[in-house]
Amino acid sequence: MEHIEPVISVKGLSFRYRMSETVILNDISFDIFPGELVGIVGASGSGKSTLCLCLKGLIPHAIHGEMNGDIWVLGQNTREVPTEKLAVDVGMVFQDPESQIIGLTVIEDLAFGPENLEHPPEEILNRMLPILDKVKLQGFLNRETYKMSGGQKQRLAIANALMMQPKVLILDEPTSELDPIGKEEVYSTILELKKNGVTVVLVDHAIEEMAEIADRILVIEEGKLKYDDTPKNHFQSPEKFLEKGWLRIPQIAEALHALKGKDLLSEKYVTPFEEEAISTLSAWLGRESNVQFTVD
Ligand SMILES: Nc1ncnc2c1ncn2[C@@H]1O[C@H](COP(=O)(O)OP(=O)(O)OP(=O)(O)O)[C@@H](O)[C@H]1O
Repeated sequence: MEHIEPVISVKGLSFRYRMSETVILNDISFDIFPGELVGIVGASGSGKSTLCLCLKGLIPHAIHGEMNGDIWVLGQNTREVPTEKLAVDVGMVFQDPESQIIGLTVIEDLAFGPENLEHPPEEILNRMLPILDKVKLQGFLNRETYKMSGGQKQRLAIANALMMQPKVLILDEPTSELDPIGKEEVYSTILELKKNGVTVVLVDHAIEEMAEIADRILVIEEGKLKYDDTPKNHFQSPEKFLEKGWLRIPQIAEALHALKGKDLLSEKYVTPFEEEAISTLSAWLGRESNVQFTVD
């Protein structure tokens, strides 16, 4: 079988911020493979953003503390490679898009990074237009950034990261401030990136949307990696999530779980996702005659 090298390899990662007694990340290990879209969920304060800062190499270079274990990104050990060098391959969108927007207009904002690397203006513009398309901000080139909505700013922050043509994109709660439509727009942008081969790490609380597009979801609890599985496997036995107040599972999986608990569905029809789940539910509602279900 062909051996595929991971794009990101985290081995025994632990971290404590300087001036703090608390260990925030505790012996975390996982691999992410080329083109994967990996979601990360966890309660507030469980260490998700800290993990992102480690993957981006800002920890330990710009943010100090005690880091144990190692992270390799595209074969480079983050301890050894300068942040600027890693930044060429690894883009990050931080939780608060405001903090990343530096240009007065969209064009200024998007040109900033490549101009610093002395790319010619025509090349910058050629790169910018398809990216604006991708994040659905066509026609926004001269828009003043302070006049943009929360969703537009979040998509601009993604566009900004894409200007550097990263192989890996880390998104830390990119839909935190958004209404359902804004959320959907950002998620369709993320899916598009995956289709273009970008490896994506996505931290979010929007588990329902995440489950639709992620290849795997990692669950962090108090700095430990508690679960690492496909959305389908996670929600096939959702008990472990239901007992946690902080995590809502997709409604469809929750509904099926409830029906299963009441013995209204036979085991073989309980497949938690999308079409299968919807067809099982519609069968239960009597809208499809060819599927049977168990009732006492
Ligand atoms: N610079 C810092 N110095 C000391 N402690 C910090 C620092 N930054 C974060 N922490 C602490 O580390 C813990 C984990 O924070 P982190 O932001 O990584 O969690 P999170 O899972 O991303 O939370 P949220 O979902 O609320 O964004 C928190 O207790 C936080 O207070």
